Amino acid sequence: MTNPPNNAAAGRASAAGPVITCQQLTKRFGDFVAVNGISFEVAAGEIFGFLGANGAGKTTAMRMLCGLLGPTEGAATVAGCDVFREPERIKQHIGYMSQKFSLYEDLTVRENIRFYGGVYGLKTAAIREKTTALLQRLGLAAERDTLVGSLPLGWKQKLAFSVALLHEPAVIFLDEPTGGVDPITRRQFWDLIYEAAARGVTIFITTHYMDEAEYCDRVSIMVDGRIDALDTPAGLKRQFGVASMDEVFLHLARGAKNVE
Ligand SMILES: Nc1ncnc2c1ncn2[C@@H]1O[C@H](COP(=O)(O)OP(=O)(O)OP(=O)(O)O)[C@@H](O)[C@H]1O
Repeated sequence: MTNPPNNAAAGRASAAGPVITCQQLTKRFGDFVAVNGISFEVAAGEIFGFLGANGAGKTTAMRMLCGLLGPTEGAATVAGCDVFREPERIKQHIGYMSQKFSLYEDLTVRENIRFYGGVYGLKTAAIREKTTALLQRLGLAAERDTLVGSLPLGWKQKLAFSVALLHEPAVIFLDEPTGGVDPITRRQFWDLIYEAAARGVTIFITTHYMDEAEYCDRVSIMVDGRIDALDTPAGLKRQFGVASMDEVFLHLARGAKNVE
């Protein structure tokens, strides 16, 4: 597997324009400010890491960008859709996968793909074609009639990721997608991420694994609702004068107040 050069996303940005834009996006719950005026842009095909300690505000920000939670203030667009005015339209252009991914354990691999193809409104012929291609790409053809519940976790994660891309969304939001698997299995999952990014899919990923942070084109780090740092992994390490993303993260998270 080859890691794309960090300037690859910048090149794609100028060609296609940003796929996610966010200006002073804010979410308050009563008096508590969970997301406090965050601003950034993400390019088409960029792999954007969204890091922060527990309680920093990542999930809240991601829910706003997915059109699931109304922002309090600021502005944001995802795939050209306004998060305030067009939250329903956003859902047609995004994929979403979380640690508690949505595959049905008591359906087979093939049935899950067919089910989600139907949910996304794909035609029967397209579902059939995509199922064959997907099973082949994942090396799961022999397991097509196996219940998802009996697959190893790493396979479930790869399948959930591929299913979330069935409708060819512009952006995929990944909320800690690789929890609970070893670094080698995580690395295999990242092969799929790179393939999707190379096809132009924008990847927005939260993770607590610093090896994954290193794989991103750029990484933002949230502290108490704010984005305190945003750069390439190499740029962040340079900025903080440290050798690893672990140290960058610890440096920033140490000062946090809202750690859960
Ligand atoms: N509906 C809500 N009402 C009140 N407070 C909330 C609500 N949702 C989230 N919060 C608070 O907002 C803050 C940010 O939470 P959020 O879940 O976005 O953090 P996070 O960075 O995603 O953390 P984790 O890594 O644990 O998922 C937390 O203090 C949380 O308790």
